[in-house]
Amino acid sequence: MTARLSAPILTITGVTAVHGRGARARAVLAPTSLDVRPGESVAVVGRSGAGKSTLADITLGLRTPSEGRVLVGGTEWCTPSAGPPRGERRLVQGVPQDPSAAFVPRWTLGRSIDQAVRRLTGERDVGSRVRRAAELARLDLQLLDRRPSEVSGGQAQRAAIVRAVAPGPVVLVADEPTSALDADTARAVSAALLSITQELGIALLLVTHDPTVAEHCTRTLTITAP
Ligand SMILES: Nc1ncnc2c1ncn2[C@@H]1O[C@H](COP(=O)(O)OP(=O)(O)OP(=O)(O)O)[C@@H](O)[C@H]1O
Repeated sequence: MTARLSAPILTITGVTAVHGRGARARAVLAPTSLDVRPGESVAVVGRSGAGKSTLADITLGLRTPSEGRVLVGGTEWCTPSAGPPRGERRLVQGVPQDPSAAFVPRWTLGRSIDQAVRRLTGERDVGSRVRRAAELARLDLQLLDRRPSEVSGGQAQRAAIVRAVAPGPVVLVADEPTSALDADTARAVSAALLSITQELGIALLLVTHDPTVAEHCTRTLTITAP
């Protein structure tokens, strides 16, 4: 079955966002709708301040929309009155712009990843999840014994991908994950995200300013400021 024929794994319907209240309220995300099917990657593009990160945060369940709703796997994920269902956060995972945001500076990468994956899955032994995710992200397992300051930017970003993939999400949200990397490393890291998305049959929202990265996604969603 092709991706086009299967049911959407992520559905965003009429989502908007407003910052501030009362007289200071300001629309920061125009009504946005999107269906993403298993294996599909959507490049989210648009001018600075258009609302791309706001959409990423809503999809991650970090903030609720002002209107509309988000479904994950056909089940309500967030609405103006409710965030993600308890115990389901592993279903949508993020890859941040700055990978150091994903790790405790004085811990090894492996310790941060294990702890996050245990918390999200409720499992005690997460070794096989982490090894499989490292294989998918093409991260040498030995690097997991290092601290974030002891690896390159590209290696840290691959470790952040391991952290995001190991819990078993059905949606990945990557907000400018390659903007701090040189061109070759950026290409390799975005290629890893795209191949993982296809191989696992999950959905990817990839916020990017890089037209080359956007070109390699299944499609593009252009966000325009409200
Ligand atoms: N905490 C906040 N309080 C008030 N306004 C905010 C806040 N965070 C973001 N905004 C505003 O919301 C709008 C959308 O911001 P957002 O970060 O989603 O844009 P973006 O498209 O991701 O921009 P960029 O490409 O520069 O990262 C902007 O006008 C921004 O100034």
